[in-house]
Amino acid sequence: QVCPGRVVAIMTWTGTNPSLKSVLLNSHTDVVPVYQEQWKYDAFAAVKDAEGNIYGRGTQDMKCVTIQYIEAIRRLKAAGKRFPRTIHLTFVPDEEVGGHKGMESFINHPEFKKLNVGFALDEGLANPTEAFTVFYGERNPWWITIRCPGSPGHGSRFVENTAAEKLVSNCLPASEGLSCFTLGDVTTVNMTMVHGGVAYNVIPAEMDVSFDLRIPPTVDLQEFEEQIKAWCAEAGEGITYEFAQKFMQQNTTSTEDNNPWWKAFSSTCKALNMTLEKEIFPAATDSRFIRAVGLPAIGFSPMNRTPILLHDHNEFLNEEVFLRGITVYERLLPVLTAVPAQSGEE
Ligand SMILES: CSCC[C@H](NC=O)C(=O)O
Ligand SMILES: [Zn+2]
Ligand SMILES: [Zn+2]
Repeated sequence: QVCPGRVVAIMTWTGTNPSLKSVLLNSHTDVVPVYQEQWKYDAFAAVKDAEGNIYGRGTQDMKCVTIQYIEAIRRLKAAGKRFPRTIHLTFVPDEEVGGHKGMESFINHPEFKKLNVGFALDEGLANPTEAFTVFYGERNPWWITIRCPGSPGHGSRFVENTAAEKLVSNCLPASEGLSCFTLGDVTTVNMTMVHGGVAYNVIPAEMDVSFDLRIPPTVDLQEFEEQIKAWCAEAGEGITYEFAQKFMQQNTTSTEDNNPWWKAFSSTCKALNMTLEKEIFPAATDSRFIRAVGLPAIGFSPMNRTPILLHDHNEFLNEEVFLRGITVYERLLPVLTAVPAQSGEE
């Protein structure tokens, strides 16, 4: 229990050389809610249609991967295999709501240190093409509320310096699609909440606007916050802001061929004729907490030829893609657990 009522389950397959650093297969157990009326089938019944598409909340995010890890290990164990490095499976809560009572708490817990992790796999995203996407870093989530105070007054009057005019000038939209970038390469800003006002004819003394910002690891975060400050100052007097999420770590995982973990991962995929596309994860997963403590982590969900439907209505995964994913882990695990001892290991 890493927080009251928040449990992390751990399963371990001990290696033949347990003093070596382990391979961590992490998955989160929670899912996001559904709008059932928008679904073709019961979102929690795992209905398979005639094309073999299995519908259900979590089929892509990321129960598919959880089951693939377990099934791959079951097959390897049934075949009598043993590998040098230990494998730990962790099942963590609360990823969908930010991971603070899940992986973020677990990563600082003595039980995590005891796992002696050397390399981690966690979720990625589907790829609609033949290729598979792998994620070596993530954008930083910043959730910010900007408070705009203003002069109150009667709704029938010309009032200067109102909260609403500041709110509007803070929100002037500027967006441009640049096709040479992936989503993980650019900063996005979405206005997600607006609060304020008490009556039609009362000019409010304050209005608030909230934004979901996602910032790639290449952006200087200090500079970016200065920019936010400057925008607030420009928009009018007395504007303040407050963060509800402000992740500041920008570690990425090496995808150079001289990195033994990446080499093991990528060479196995190559042997399986899989094309990999390396990207920065556009949203936030538990991998960011793993990378923040300096450990390498790759975000990977073996779902090619699949539209990205996580958090969407009618989330599905085709059974062929799902089953092939098991064999991908069956091939990956023997190689990752046989990465030779690095300096600093026994
Ligand atoms: C800021 S923590 C939020 C984490 C959440 N993760 C999955 O969707 C996300 O919105 O990316
Ligand atoms: Zn997820
Ligand atoms: Zn999710």
